[in-house]
Amino acid sequence: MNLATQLADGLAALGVSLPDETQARLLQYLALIRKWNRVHNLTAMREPEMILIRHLFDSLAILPHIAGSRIVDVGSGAGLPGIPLALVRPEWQVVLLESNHKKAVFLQQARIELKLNNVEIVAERVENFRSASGFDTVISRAFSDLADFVKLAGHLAIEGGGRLAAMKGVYPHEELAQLPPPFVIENVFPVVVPGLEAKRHLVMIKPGV
Ligand SMILES: C[S@@+](CC[C@H](N)C(=O)[O-])C[C@H]1O[C@@H](n2cnc3c(N)ncnc32)[C@H](O)[C@@H]1O
Repeated sequence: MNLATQLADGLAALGVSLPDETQARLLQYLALIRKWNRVHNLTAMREPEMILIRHLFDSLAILPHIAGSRIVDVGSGAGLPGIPLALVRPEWQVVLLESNHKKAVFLQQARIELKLNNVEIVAERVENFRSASGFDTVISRAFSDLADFVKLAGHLAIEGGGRLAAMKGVYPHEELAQLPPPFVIENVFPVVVPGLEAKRHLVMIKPGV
């Protein structure tokens, strides 16, 4: 099965309906990751099918739980989950926050090549970043444990009256128990990623202030 068919099947399994043009841009993003990976070491994944499932589908599987329209992806790396989300939700404004210079350069290039007019790249550490309006959703994947996530990025949700959303693997019992006040767990959603057996969860955190 070719990659375009695998993408279409995965999107159907996720219940996400996208124009052909957007599907083509998702594949273009995948190709960009593979091209830049040779020099920038963006991901350990090399096989296109693995990037499709473990990065693109993994990012899009959380869509039903994410409230727009102002999103910040903390420690975005190669743009995950921020770029897939921005591609399929062009009406959202997505900030990709990444402190590593090389990765931020990749993100700028991806923004230009994919014509992501709804994306802004901020090459800064999250703890130093302030935004005038704050965010509806402050999201992270493979960034830190929950306690550090709220310590470093919690202000961005407080400022915007929003939520933090942490993408996790197995149900994170210990991390949940260590969440410091004033933050409270609002929900832990199990997430099913097409083609992936491994467990995934999305932890929604509310600033209790
Ligand atoms: C393990 S990577 C995960 C990247 C991406 N979210 C993913 O799921 O593939 C964590 C990223 O967070 C970035 N990072 C670490 N500390 C940061 C900070 N304080 N502020 C912003 N980015 C940070 C790193 O440079 C790295 O790219």
